[in-house]
Amino acid sequence: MIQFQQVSKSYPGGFDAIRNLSFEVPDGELVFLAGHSGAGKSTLLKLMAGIEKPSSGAVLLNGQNLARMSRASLPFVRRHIGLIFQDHKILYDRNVFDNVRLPLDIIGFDHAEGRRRVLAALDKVGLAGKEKLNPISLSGGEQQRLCIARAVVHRPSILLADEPTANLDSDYAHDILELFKSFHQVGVTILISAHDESLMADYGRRILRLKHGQFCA
Ligand SMILES: Nc1ncnc2c1ncn2[C@@H]1O[C@H](COP(=O)(O)OP(=O)(O)OP(=O)(O)O)[C@@H](O)[C@H]1O
Repeated sequence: MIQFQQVSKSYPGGFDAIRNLSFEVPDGELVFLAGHSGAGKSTLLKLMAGIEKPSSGAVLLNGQNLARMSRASLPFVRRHIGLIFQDHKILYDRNVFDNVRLPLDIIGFDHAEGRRRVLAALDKVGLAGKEKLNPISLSGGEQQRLCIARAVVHRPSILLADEPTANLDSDYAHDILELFKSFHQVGVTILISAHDESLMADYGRRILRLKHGQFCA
């Protein structure tokens, strides 16, 4: 369960990106986050992942207040979270396989089991057979799939995706959303942000709409 309790976030300079938000996302739910550019979608996802701290209020993961956690325990919490952010952070000096393997290396995963996981993740996102390629040779959509494989390779229970369909044509965007749906079907809690609400309409899921840092109808 993810809980926001009267959360506000001001960035230096006094700009309020998120204003007094309270909501809950139960385990296993798929939720969309809609809103104009600058509405606060990325900020909300960063607060959820513990990357940003609230200026006031509390963000709780399974009852634990992220802001109160020690620096040492935050990485353990993050292991339950898969992140797909707008700045891909793909490493172009490594091949596709090594990019996806990265989170497992950080955790210190067993080599053989790690290899199996990476190949399974690449297969899941439709990149089987491309593991030895340099990511630069992948299309934009394939690079997005690479990021998704990297986000799910450690089998997180929560997946946070910031505009994963940005810059993709609508057919490809639907393919990506279908991929998220398949993770949702195996019990992963998922939040997906997008400014194009028409993409979300077909999925019949809860849509949180942000406008200038607050929820709107
Ligand atoms: N690190 C930061 N420092 C200062 N201001 C920031 C920072 N990050 C975001 N902001 C500001 O907070 C507001 C919300 O930004 P945020 O990135 O959360 O919105 P968004 O809805 O994700 O927008 P977009 O769809 O364009 O990515 C914006 O006005 C932005 O300029």
